[in-house]
Amino acid sequence: MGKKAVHFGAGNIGRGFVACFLHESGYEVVFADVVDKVVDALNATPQYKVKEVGVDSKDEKVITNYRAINSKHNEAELIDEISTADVVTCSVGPNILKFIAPVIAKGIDKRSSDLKPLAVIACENMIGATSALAEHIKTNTPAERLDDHYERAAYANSAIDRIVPAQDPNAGLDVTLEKFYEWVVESKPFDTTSDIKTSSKAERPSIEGIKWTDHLEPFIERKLFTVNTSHATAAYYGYNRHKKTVDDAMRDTDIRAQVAAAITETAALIVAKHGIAKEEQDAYKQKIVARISNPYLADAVERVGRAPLRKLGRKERFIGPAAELEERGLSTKALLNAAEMAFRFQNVEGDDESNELATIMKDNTAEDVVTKVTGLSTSDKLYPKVVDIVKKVQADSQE
Ligand SMILES: NC(=O)c1ccc[n+]([C@@H]2O[C@H](COP(=O)([O-])OP(=O)(O)OC[C@H]3O[C@@H](n4cnc5c(N)ncnc54)[C@H](O)[C@@H]3O)[C@@H](O)[C@H]2O)c1
Ligand SMILES: O=P(O)(O)OC[C@@H](O)[C@@H](O)[C@H](O)[C@H](O)CO
Repeated sequence: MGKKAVHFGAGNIGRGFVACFLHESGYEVVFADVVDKVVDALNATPQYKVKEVGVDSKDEKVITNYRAINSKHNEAELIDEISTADVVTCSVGPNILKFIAPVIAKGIDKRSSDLKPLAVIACENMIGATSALAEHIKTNTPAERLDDHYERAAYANSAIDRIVPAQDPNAGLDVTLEKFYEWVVESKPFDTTSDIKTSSKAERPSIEGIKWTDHLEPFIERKLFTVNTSHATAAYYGYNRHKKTVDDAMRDTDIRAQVAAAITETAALIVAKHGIAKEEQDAYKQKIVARISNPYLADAVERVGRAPLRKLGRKERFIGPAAELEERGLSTKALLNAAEMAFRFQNVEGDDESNELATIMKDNTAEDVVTKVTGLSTSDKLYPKVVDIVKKVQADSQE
């Protein structure tokens, strides 16, 4: 039998990156999504294109050998697919992991003991996304089936990096994205000699393009605190200064300088914490600045700034590095300025969290806003500085 992967979330990164790599590695891909329009289009269209637009070159790939299931309406069918799949991946957004967990739990529980454990890899911008998904899956698994659950599933965290902008509504299933990519996955969950409880049948899924590591933290923190910090800084400044796209924002010399300052601060943490050489981090920073300035992507500031409550979270791209830098006595000024821009991303059309942020800002004291939104507590050195920012934004909204 051929190899099969079930991928949750047939959106930008799902169709454009994860499914593309699975397809090129010989997997049949079964998409699971909740939007009928996408599910129906995938089932009615035997192929779609992935169009790479680099700063200096273009390329095109054709994706075939897939099907799609609406996970809201066809749970039984999806459970069967998961019970016989080799891999489950997802790119649904961090807040959706809890909703996809029950069906995955049932699919895993139904697997035959002859099969290798299902490889589960969440592809989200979140530290420990697969571990979070695994917790939700285990909560949805009968208690008496937990002891040997590791015989049926192996969970590997990952860091996934490729800019896939919002797509032209007339593009159908085709996806335009940048040429650069990086997909780093933990190897220990598939290594029978590692310190993780692993089935003797466990094997790394053979997916071309994955970089395997036994120590993911430096990769995910470097990615989130450089790519996503710079991207979000450009987007939030851009939004507040009426720029349409991130590349447009990056052509503004002041915004460009703010982005450079923010990732100079995070670089200090990455170098100190992960022992990455300063020269290597400098080269990485330069590459990221070029990537987010790519004019062919036309990445809307609203997409990159989406979900400000998530992005202002404790482990996220601004507060995460700033809290650690502050504890180390290092500069956090540019990160806090960028966070201020994020607090100003309110009532943006189509973005529920931006409406919720506006309400929270209106109905609470600055201290309560900081606790609710960022998860910082009064014992964090960064806390009073974020309170000052929130007070400033609140005062401006009352004028
Ligand atoms: N776009 C990028 O550049 C990029 C790059 C790296 C990582 N990511 C991460 O990938 C994830 C998805 O981002 P995206 O840009 O592809 O978003 P997207 O909105 O294009 O895709 C998300 C998809 O998930 C589907 N979905 C929502 N709820 C679902 C559910 N309960 N079950 C199944 N499907 C469901 C949506 O219908 C949509 O098709 C996010 O965590 C994001 O941070 C995105
Ligand atoms: O996906 P988010 O909302 O966490 O962040 C928006 C963008 O910064 C993000 O999607 C990037 O394009 C991506 O992380 C690049 O690898």
